[in-house]
Amino acid sequence: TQFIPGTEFDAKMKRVTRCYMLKSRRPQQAASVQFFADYEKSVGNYIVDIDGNALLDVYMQISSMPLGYNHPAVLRALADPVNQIAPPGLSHATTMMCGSCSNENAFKTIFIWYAEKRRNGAPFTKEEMESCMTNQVPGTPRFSILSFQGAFHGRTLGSLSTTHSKYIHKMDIPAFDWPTASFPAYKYPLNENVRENRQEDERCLAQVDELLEKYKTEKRMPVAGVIVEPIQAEGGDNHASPEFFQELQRITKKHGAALLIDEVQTGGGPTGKMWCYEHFDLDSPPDLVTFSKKMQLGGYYHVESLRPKQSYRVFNTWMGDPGKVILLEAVLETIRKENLLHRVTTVGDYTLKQLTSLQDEFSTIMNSTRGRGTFIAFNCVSSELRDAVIKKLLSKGIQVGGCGTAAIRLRPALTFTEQHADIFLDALRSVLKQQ
Ligand SMILES: Cc1ncc(COP(=O)(O)O)c(CNc2csc(C(=O)O)c2)c1O
Repeated sequence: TQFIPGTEFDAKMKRVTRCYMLKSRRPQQAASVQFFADYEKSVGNYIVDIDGNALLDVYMQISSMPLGYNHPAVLRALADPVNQIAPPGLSHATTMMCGSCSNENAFKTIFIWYAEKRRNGAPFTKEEMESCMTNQVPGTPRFSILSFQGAFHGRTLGSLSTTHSKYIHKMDIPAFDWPTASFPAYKYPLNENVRENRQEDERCLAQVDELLEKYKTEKRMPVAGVIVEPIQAEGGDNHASPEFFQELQRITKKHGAALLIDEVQTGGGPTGKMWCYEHFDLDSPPDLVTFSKKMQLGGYYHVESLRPKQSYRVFNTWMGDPGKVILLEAVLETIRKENLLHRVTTVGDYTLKQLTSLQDEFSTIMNSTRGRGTFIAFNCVSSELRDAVIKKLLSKGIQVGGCGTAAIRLRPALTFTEQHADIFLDALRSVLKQQ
Protein backbone atom coordinates (compact mmCIF):
# COMPACT_ATOMS: atom_id res chain seq x y z
CA THR A 1 0.00 0.00 0.00
CA GLN A 2 1.34 3.37 -0.96
CA PHE A 3 1.00 6.10 1.68
CA ILE A 4 0.07 8.76 -0.91
CA PRO A 5 -1.74 11.92 0.26
CA GLY A 6 -5.36 12.02 -0.99
CA THR A 7 -5.66 8.26 -1.36
CA GLU A 8 -8.20 6.22 0.57
CA PHE A 9 -5.34 4.74 2.60
CA ASP A 10 -4.11 8.22 3.54
CA ALA A 11 -7.61 9.22 4.74
CA LYS A 12 -7.81 6.01 6.79
CA MET A 13 -4.42 6.62 8.37
CA LYS A 14 -5.47 10.15 9.33
CA ARG A 15 -8.59 8.71 11.00
CA VAL A 16 -6.50 6.14 12.86
CA THR A 17 -3.97 8.76 13.93
CA ARG A 18 -6.72 11.10 15.19
CA CYS A 19 -8.32 8.21 17.00
CA TYR A 20 -4.96 7.28 18.54
CA MET A 21 -4.36 10.86 19.68
CA LEU A 22 -7.88 11.19 21.12
CA LYS A 23 -7.63 7.81 22.89
CA SER A 24 -4.38 8.67 24.51
CA ARG A 25 -5.65 12.23 25.26
CA ARG A 26 -2.00 13.24 25.03
CA PRO A 27 -1.19 14.74 21.62
CA GLN A 28 1.66 12.56 20.44
CA GLN A 29 4.25 13.74 17.93
CA ALA A 30 2.67 11.55 15.26
CA ALA A 31 4.01 13.36 12.21
CA SER A 32 6.78 10.79 11.91
CA VAL A 33 4.31 7.87 11.82
CA GLN A 34 4.33 6.21 8.40
CA PHE A 35 1.98 3.31 9.18
CA PHE A 36 0.77 1.25 12.12
CA ALA A 37 2.35 -2.16 12.47
CA ASP A 38 0.82 -5.39 13.70
CA TYR A 39 3.86 -6.88 15.43
CA GLU A 40 2.03 -10.06 16.31
CA LYS A 41 1.49 -10.88 12.64
CA SER A 42 4.94 -9.68 11.55
CA VAL A 43 7.35 -12.56 10.88
CA GLY A 44 10.86 -13.01 9.58
CA ASN A 45 11.70 -10.38 6.93
CA TYR A 46 8.12 -9.14 6.66
CA ILE A 47 6.40 -6.46 8.79
CA VAL A 48 2.59 -6.55 8.65
CA ASP A 49 0.53 -3.34 8.93
CA ILE A 50 -2.86 -3.00 10.65
CA ASP A 51 -4.61 -3.79 7.38
CA GLY A 52 -2.78 -7.10 7.08
CA ASN A 53 -0.48 -5.90 4.31
CA ALA A 54 2.89 -7.65 4.48
CA LEU A 55 5.80 -5.38 3.63
CA LEU A 56 9.31 -6.67 2.97
CA ASP A 57 11.26 -4.85 5.67
CA VAL A 58 14.72 -3.94 4.46
CA TYR A 59 15.23 -1.36 7.24
CA MET A 60 14.45 -3.48 10.35
CA GLN A 61 13.85 -0.76 12.95
CA ILE A 62 17.01 1.05 11.89
CA SER A 63 19.02 -2.17 11.71
CA SER A 64 18.12 -3.37 15.22
CA MET A 65 16.38 -6.68 14.41
CA PRO A 66 19.13 -9.29 13.84
CA LEU A 67 16.72 -12.21 13.31
CA GLY A 68 13.75 -10.32 11.89
CA TYR A 69 10.31 -10.51 13.53
CA ASN A 70 9.18 -13.21 16.00
CA HIS A 71 12.12 -15.59 15.37
CA PRO A 72 11.41 -18.91 17.21
CA ALA A 73 14.69 -18.67 19.21
CA VAL A 74 13.75 -15.22 20.49
CA LEU A 75 10.20 -16.34 21.35
CA ARG A 76 11.62 -19.37 23.20
CA ALA A 77 13.99 -17.18 25.23
CA LEU A 78 11.21 -14.76 26.14
CA ALA A 79 8.93 -17.62 27.14
CA ASP A 80 11.52 -19.28 29.40
CA PRO A 81 10.52 -18.78 33.07
CA VAL A 82 14.12 -18.06 34.13
CA ASN A 83 14.21 -15.18 31.67
CA GLN A 84 11.00 -13.95 33.24
CA ILE A 85 12.99 -12.57 36.13
CA ALA A 86 10.74 -9.63 36.89
CA PRO A 87 8.92 -10.13 40.20
CA PRO A 88 5.45 -11.43 39.27
CA GLY A 89 3.05 -8.51 38.75
CA LEU A 90 5.74 -5.80 38.60
CA SER A 91 5.61 -4.81 34.93
CA HIS A 92 7.94 -1.80 34.96
CA ALA A 93 11.70 -1.60 35.48
CA THR A 94 13.94 1.44 36.00
CA THR A 95 17.67 0.73 35.88
CA MET A 96 20.24 2.46 38.06
CA MET A 97 23.96 2.25 38.92
CA CYS A 98 23.85 0.76 42.43
CA GLY A 99 21.64 -0.30 45.31
CA SER A 100 21.69 3.08 47.05
CA CYS A 101 20.60 5.03 43.99
CA SER A 102 17.99 2.37 43.23
CA ASN A 103 16.44 2.96 46.65
CA GLU A 104 16.81 6.76 46.26
CA ASN A 105 14.89 6.75 42.99
CA ALA A 106 12.37 4.21 44.24
CA PHE A 107 11.65 6.70 47.06
CA LYS A 108 11.18 9.48 44.49
CA THR A 109 8.81 7.26 42.51
CA ILE A 110 6.82 6.61 45.69
CA PHE A 111 6.64 10.33 46.58
CA ILE A 112 5.48 11.26 43.05
CA TRP A 113 2.80 8.53 43.20
CA TYR A 114 1.66 9.64 46.67
CA ALA A 115 1.42 13.31 45.62
CA GLU A 116 -0.49 12.42 42.44
CA LYS A 117 -2.98 10.41 44.51
CA ARG A 118 -3.64 13.50 46.65
CA ARG A 119 -3.89 15.71 43.53
CA ASN A 120 -6.51 13.33 42.14
CA GLY A 121 -5.66 14.19 38.53
CA ALA A 122 -5.47 17.98 39.02
CA PRO A 123 -2.53 19.80 37.38
CA PHE A 124 0.33 21.31 39.40
CA THR A 125 -0.77 24.59 41.00
CA LYS A 126 1.18 27.85 40.60
CA GLU A 127 1.83 27.78 44.35
CA GLU A 128 3.28 24.24 44.12
CA MET A 129 5.51 25.16 41.19
CA GLU A 130 6.86 28.27 42.93
CA SER A 131 7.22 26.86 46.47
CA CYS A 132 9.18 23.74 45.41
CA MET A 133 11.90 25.97 43.93
CA THR A 134 12.84 27.00 47.48
CA ASN A 135 12.15 23.60 49.03
CA GLN A 136 8.92 24.77 50.70
CA VAL A 137 5.48 23.15 51.04
CA PRO A 138 3.21 22.50 49.21
CA GLY A 139 5.50 21.92 46.20
CA THR A 140 8.08 20.24 48.43
CA PRO A 141 5.83 18.01 50.55
CA ARG A 142 6.70 16.69 54.02
CA PHE A 143 6.28 13.04 53.07
CA SER A 144 8.28 10.30 54.82
CA ILE A 145 9.49 6.71 54.42
CA LEU A 146 9.19 4.22 57.27
CA SER A 147 12.15 1.88 57.78
CA PHE A 148 13.28 -0.65 60.40
CA GLN A 149 15.99 -0.68 63.05
CA GLY A 150 18.89 -2.85 61.83
CA ALA A 151 18.19 -2.07 58.17
CA PHE A 152 20.78 -1.22 55.55
CA HIS A 153 19.49 0.53 52.39
CA GLY A 154 22.50 2.56 51.22
CA ARG A 155 24.80 5.45 51.96
CA THR A 156 23.29 8.30 49.93
CA LEU A 157 21.18 10.82 51.86
CA GLY A 158 17.68 9.38 51.45
CA SER A 159 18.73 5.73 51.65
CA LEU A 160 21.04 6.57 54.57
CA SER A 161 18.08 8.09 56.45
CA THR A 162 16.49 4.62 56.28
CA THR A 163 19.73 2.80 57.21
CA HIS A 164 20.18 1.87 60.88
CA SER A 165 22.89 -0.79 61.10
CA LYS A 166 26.19 0.89 62.06
CA TYR A 167 26.76 4.35 63.55
CA ILE A 168 29.84 4.91 61.37
CA HIS A 169 27.62 4.92 58.28
CA LYS A 170 25.52 7.79 59.68
CA MET A 171 27.84 9.89 61.88
CA ASP A 172 28.11 13.58 60.78
CA ILE A 173 25.52 13.19 57.98
CA PRO A 174 22.19 15.09 58.18
CA ALA A 175 19.13 12.86 57.90
CA PHE A 176 15.39 13.08 57.29
CA ASP A 177 13.30 12.82 60.45
CA TRP A 178 11.44 9.71 59.20
CA PRO A 179 9.87 6.97 61.34
CA THR A 180 11.76 3.83 62.34
CA ALA A 181 10.09 0.69 63.70
CA SER A 182 11.57 -2.38 65.41
CA PHE A 183 12.29 -5.40 63.23
CA PRO A 184 11.50 -8.80 64.80
CA ALA A 185 14.32 -10.30 66.93
CA TYR A 186 13.60 -14.02 67.05
CA LYS A 187 14.60 -16.67 69.55
CA TYR A 188 16.09 -19.85 68.04
CA PRO A 189 15.43 -22.64 67.33
CA LEU A 190 12.23 -21.33 65.76
CA ASN A 191 10.21 -24.50 66.36
CA GLU A 192 10.84 -24.21 70.12
CA ASN A 193 9.89 -20.50 70.32
CA VAL A 194 6.77 -20.23 68.14
CA ARG A 195 4.63 -18.29 70.65
CA GLU A 196 7.37 -15.82 71.66
CA ASN A 197 8.30 -15.13 68.05
CA ARG A 198 4.68 -14.60 67.04
CA GLN A 199 4.35 -12.11 69.90
CA GLU A 200 7.50 -10.41 68.61
CA ASP A 201 5.90 -10.12 65.15
CA GLU A 202 2.80 -8.59 66.70
CA ARG A 203 4.85 -6.12 68.78
CA CYS A 204 6.72 -4.85 65.72
CA LEU A 205 3.63 -4.71 63.48
CA ALA A 206 1.73 -2.73 66.13
CA GLN A 207 4.60 -0.23 66.13
CA VAL A 208 4.38 0.12 62.34
CA ASP A 209 0.62 0.73 62.53
CA GLU A 210 1.03 3.33 65.29
CA LEU A 211 3.85 5.16 63.49
CA LEU A 212 1.92 5.32 60.21
CA GLU A 213 -1.02 6.82 62.09
CA LYS A 214 1.14 9.20 64.15
CA TYR A 215 3.09 10.54 61.14
CA LYS A 216 -0.15 11.10 59.25
CA THR A 217 -1.94 13.04 61.99
CA GLU A 218 0.31 14.30 64.82
CA LYS A 219 3.59 14.76 62.91
CA ARG A 220 1.88 15.77 59.66
CA MET A 221 4.59 13.92 57.69
CA PRO A 222 2.51 11.15 56.10
CA VAL A 223 4.39 7.94 55.36
CA ALA A 224 4.29 7.50 51.57
CA GLY A 225 6.15 4.19 51.62
CA VAL A 226 7.63 1.47 53.81
CA ILE A 227 11.03 -0.02 52.92
CA VAL A 228 12.04 -3.42 54.23
CA GLU A 229 14.63 -6.12 53.47
CA PRO A 230 13.17 -9.65 53.28
CA ILE A 231 16.17 -10.66 55.44
CA GLN A 232 18.05 -7.81 57.14
CA ALA A 233 21.56 -8.57 55.91
CA GLU A 234 24.04 -5.94 57.18
CA GLY A 235 22.00 -5.68 60.38
CA GLY A 236 22.81 -9.30 61.28
CA ASP A 237 20.86 -11.65 58.96
CA ASN A 238 17.66 -10.93 60.87
CA HIS A 239 14.77 -13.06 59.58
CA ALA A 240 11.04 -12.43 59.89
CA SER A 241 8.17 -14.83 59.21
CA PRO A 242 6.01 -14.88 56.06
CA GLU A 243 3.13 -13.94 58.36
CA PHE A 244 5.02 -10.79 59.43
CA PHE A 245 5.42 -9.67 55.81
CA GLN A 246 1.84 -10.58 54.89
CA GLU A 247 0.52 -8.44 57.76
CA LEU A 248 3.03 -5.66 57.02
CA GLN A 249 1.63 -5.44 53.49
CA ARG A 250 -1.95 -5.27 54.84
CA ILE A 251 -0.98 -2.42 57.18
CA THR A 252 0.72 -0.43 54.40
CA LYS A 253 -2.38 -0.83 52.20
CA LYS A 254 -4.64 0.24 55.09
CA HIS A 255 -2.65 3.48 55.37
CA GLY A 256 -2.30 4.06 51.61
CA ALA A 257 1.50 3.66 51.70
CA ALA A 258 3.59 1.78 49.12
CA LEU A 259 5.55 -1.36 50.06
CA LEU A 260 9.14 -1.34 48.79
CA ILE A 261 11.09 -4.57 49.25
CA ASP A 262 14.85 -4.07 49.10
CA GLU A 263 16.29 -7.20 47.42
CA VAL A 264 19.71 -5.71 46.72
CA GLN A 265 21.42 -8.42 48.78
CA THR A 266 18.76 -11.17 48.82
CA GLY A 267 17.72 -10.92 45.16
CA GLY A 268 19.12 -12.79 42.16
CA GLY A 269 18.77 -16.33 43.53
CA PRO A 270 20.72 -16.87 46.81
CA THR A 271 17.60 -17.94 48.75
CA GLY A 272 16.59 -20.51 46.13
CA LYS A 273 14.07 -18.17 44.47
CA MET A 274 14.86 -15.23 42.19
CA TRP A 275 13.37 -12.93 44.82
CA CYS A 276 13.42 -13.75 48.54
CA TYR A 277 9.95 -12.25 49.14
CA GLU A 278 8.55 -15.01 46.90
CA HIS A 279 8.92 -17.26 49.96
CA PHE A 280 6.32 -15.11 51.79
CA ASP A 281 3.13 -15.82 49.81
CA LEU A 282 2.00 -12.17 50.02
CA ASP A 283 -1.68 -11.34 49.35
CA SER A 284 -0.58 -9.31 46.29
CA PRO A 285 2.69 -8.23 44.59
CA PRO A 286 4.75 -5.63 46.46
CA ASP A 287 4.63 -2.16 44.88
CA LEU A 288 8.38 -1.92 44.24
CA VAL A 289 11.41 -4.26 44.43
CA THR A 290 14.96 -2.88 44.28
CA PHE A 291 17.91 -4.93 43.06
CA SER A 292 21.70 -4.70 42.43
CA LYS A 293 24.72 -6.95 43.36
CA LYS A 294 24.03 -10.40 41.79
CA MET A 295 21.80 -8.72 39.18
CA GLN A 296 24.99 -7.00 37.92
CA LEU A 297 23.27 -3.62 37.51
CA GLY A 298 21.08 -1.67 39.89
CA GLY A 299 17.44 -0.76 39.49
CA TYR A 300 13.91 -1.38 40.66
CA TYR A 301 10.78 -3.05 39.39
CA HIS A 302 7.40 -1.51 40.16
CA VAL A 303 3.70 -1.98 39.45
CA GLU A 304 1.91 0.03 36.75
CA SER A 305 0.16 2.35 39.23
CA LEU A 306 3.52 3.77 40.32
CA ARG A 307 4.56 4.85 36.82
CA PRO A 308 4.98 8.68 36.91
CA LYS A 309 2.55 10.50 34.57
CA GLN A 310 5.25 12.83 33.24
CA SER A 311 8.45 11.66 31.56
CA TYR A 312 11.90 12.48 32.95
CA ARG A 313 10.64 12.58 36.56
CA VAL A 314 13.16 9.85 37.44
CA PHE A 315 16.23 10.24 35.26
CA ASN A 316 20.01 10.51 35.08
CA THR A 317 22.58 10.44 32.33
CA TRP A 318 23.32 6.72 32.15
CA MET A 319 20.19 5.23 33.76
CA GLY A 320 22.37 2.48 35.11
CA ASP A 321 24.97 0.63 33.06
CA PRO A 322 23.36 -0.89 29.97
CA GLY A 323 26.54 -2.85 29.27
CA LYS A 324 25.97 -4.81 32.48
CA VAL A 325 22.81 -6.31 30.95
CA ILE A 326 25.14 -8.42 28.78
CA LEU A 327 26.65 -9.88 31.97
CA LEU A 328 23.18 -10.39 33.44
CA GLU A 329 22.06 -12.28 30.33
CA ALA A 330 25.02 -14.64 30.74
CA VAL A 331 24.17 -15.13 34.43
CA LEU A 332 20.52 -15.85 33.67
CA GLU A 333 21.42 -18.27 30.89
CA THR A 334 23.71 -20.15 33.30
CA ILE A 335 21.06 -20.18 36.07
CA ARG A 336 18.67 -21.71 33.51
CA LYS A 337 21.08 -24.21 31.90
CA GLU A 338 22.55 -25.44 35.21
CA ASN A 339 19.27 -25.24 37.17
CA LEU A 340 21.08 -23.19 39.82
CA LEU A 341 18.01 -22.14 41.82
CA HIS A 342 17.38 -25.83 42.54
CA ARG A 343 21.05 -26.32 43.42
CA VAL A 344 20.96 -23.34 45.82
CA THR A 345 17.96 -24.91 47.55
CA THR A 346 19.48 -28.40 47.93
CA VAL A 347 22.99 -27.24 48.83
CA GLY A 348 21.51 -24.70 51.24
CA ASP A 349 19.40 -27.36 52.98
CA TYR A 350 22.47 -29.59 53.27
CA THR A 351 24.67 -26.81 54.67
CA LEU A 352 22.00 -25.68 57.14
CA LYS A 353 21.57 -29.27 58.39
CA GLN A 354 25.32 -29.77 58.88
CA LEU A 355 25.69 -26.38 60.59
CA THR A 356 22.85 -27.21 62.95
CA SER A 357 24.69 -30.41 63.96
CA LEU A 358 27.86 -28.39 64.56
CA GLN A 359 25.82 -25.95 66.66
CA ASP A 360 24.59 -28.84 68.83
CA GLU A 361 28.18 -30.00 69.31
CA PHE A 362 29.60 -26.51 70.01
CA SER A 363 26.59 -24.87 71.66
CA THR A 364 28.83 -22.85 74.02
CA ILE A 365 30.28 -21.05 70.99
CA MET A 366 27.62 -20.86 68.27
CA ASN A 367 23.80 -20.58 68.10
CA SER A 368 20.80 -19.36 66.08
CA THR A 369 21.72 -21.11 62.83
CA ARG A 370 19.30 -19.83 60.14
CA GLY A 371 18.89 -19.28 56.43
CA ARG A 372 17.01 -19.63 53.18
CA GLY A 373 18.88 -21.35 50.34
CA THR A 374 22.59 -20.62 50.81
CA PHE A 375 21.76 -17.21 52.37
CA ILE A 376 22.82 -18.63 55.73
CA ALA A 377 24.11 -17.29 59.05
CA PHE A 378 24.81 -18.32 62.63
CA ASN A 379 25.74 -16.32 65.74
CA CYS A 380 28.77 -16.60 67.97
CA VAL A 381 28.29 -15.92 71.67
CA SER A 382 30.22 -12.63 71.39
CA SER A 383 31.46 -10.15 68.78
CA GLU A 384 35.04 -10.83 69.82
CA LEU A 385 34.64 -14.57 69.34
CA ARG A 386 32.93 -14.00 65.99
CA ASP A 387 35.84 -11.86 64.81
CA ALA A 388 38.35 -14.46 66.04
CA VAL A 389 36.53 -17.30 64.22
CA ILE A 390 36.47 -15.29 60.96
CA LYS A 391 40.19 -14.58 61.30
CA LYS A 392 41.06 -18.25 61.95
CA LEU A 393 38.89 -19.40 59.06
CA LEU A 394 40.87 -17.05 56.81
CA SER A 395 44.12 -18.68 57.98
CA LYS A 396 42.56 -21.99 56.92
CA GLY A 397 41.75 -20.70 53.44
CA ILE A 398 38.12 -19.73 54.01
CA GLN A 399 36.91 -16.20 53.17
CA VAL A 400 33.68 -15.56 55.10
CA GLY A 401 31.90 -12.40 56.29
CA GLY A 402 30.35 -11.13 59.49
CA CYS A 403 27.28 -8.96 60.03
CA GLY A 404 25.42 -7.43 62.92
CA THR A 405 27.01 -7.70 66.34
CA ALA A 406 27.92 -11.40 66.37
CA ALA A 407 26.77 -13.17 63.17
CA ILE A 408 28.83 -15.01 60.61
CA ARG A 409 27.13 -15.09 57.20
CA LEU A 410 27.54 -17.13 54.06
CA ARG A 411 27.10 -15.40 50.71
CA PRO A 412 28.44 -18.03 48.29
CA ALA A 413 27.99 -18.03 44.52
CA LEU A 414 24.93 -19.75 43.10
CA THR A 415 27.36 -22.41 41.79
CA PHE A 416 28.38 -23.39 45.37
CA THR A 417 28.21 -27.19 45.80
CA GLU A 418 28.05 -29.64 48.70
CA GLN A 419 31.77 -30.27 48.17
CA HIS A 420 32.43 -26.57 48.79
CA ALA A 421 30.12 -26.72 51.82
CA ASP A 422 32.11 -29.66 53.25
CA ILE A 423 35.38 -27.75 52.87
CA PHE A 424 33.85 -24.83 54.78
CA LEU A 425 32.31 -27.08 57.46
CA ASP A 426 35.55 -29.03 58.02
CA ALA A 427 37.50 -25.80 58.46
CA LEU A 428 34.83 -24.40 60.81
CA ARG A 429 34.87 -27.57 62.90
CA SER A 430 38.66 -27.38 63.30
CA VAL A 431 38.42 -23.70 64.35
CA LEU A 432 35.60 -24.37 66.82
CA LYS A 433 37.58 -27.22 68.38
CA GLN A 434 40.42 -24.78 69.07
CA GLN A 435 38.15 -22.41 71.08
C1 LIG B 1 19.99 -4.54 51.29
C2 LIG B 1 20.88 -3.51 50.67
N1 LIG B 1 20.32 -2.39 50.14
C3 LIG B 1 21.10 -1.44 49.56
C4 LIG B 1 22.46 -1.56 49.52
C5 LIG B 1 23.29 -0.46 48.86
O1 LIG B 1 23.83 -0.95 47.68
P1 LIG B 1 25.12 -0.21 47.08
O2 LIG B 1 24.78 1.24 46.99
O3 LIG B 1 26.26 -0.50 48.00
O4 LIG B 1 25.27 -0.85 45.72
C6 LIG B 1 23.09 -2.70 50.05
C7 LIG B 1 24.59 -2.81 49.96
N2 LIG B 1 25.22 -3.73 50.80
C8 LIG B 1 26.36 -3.37 51.45
C9 LIG B 1 27.10 -4.28 52.10
S1 LIG B 1 28.38 -3.53 52.91
C10 LIG B 1 27.97 -2.02 52.36
C11 LIG B 1 28.71 -0.81 52.72
O5 LIG B 1 28.39 0.25 52.12
O6 LIG B 1 29.58 -0.90 53.61
C12 LIG B 1 26.85 -2.08 51.55
C13 LIG B 1 22.29 -3.70 50.65
O7 LIG B 1 22.82 -4.82 51.19
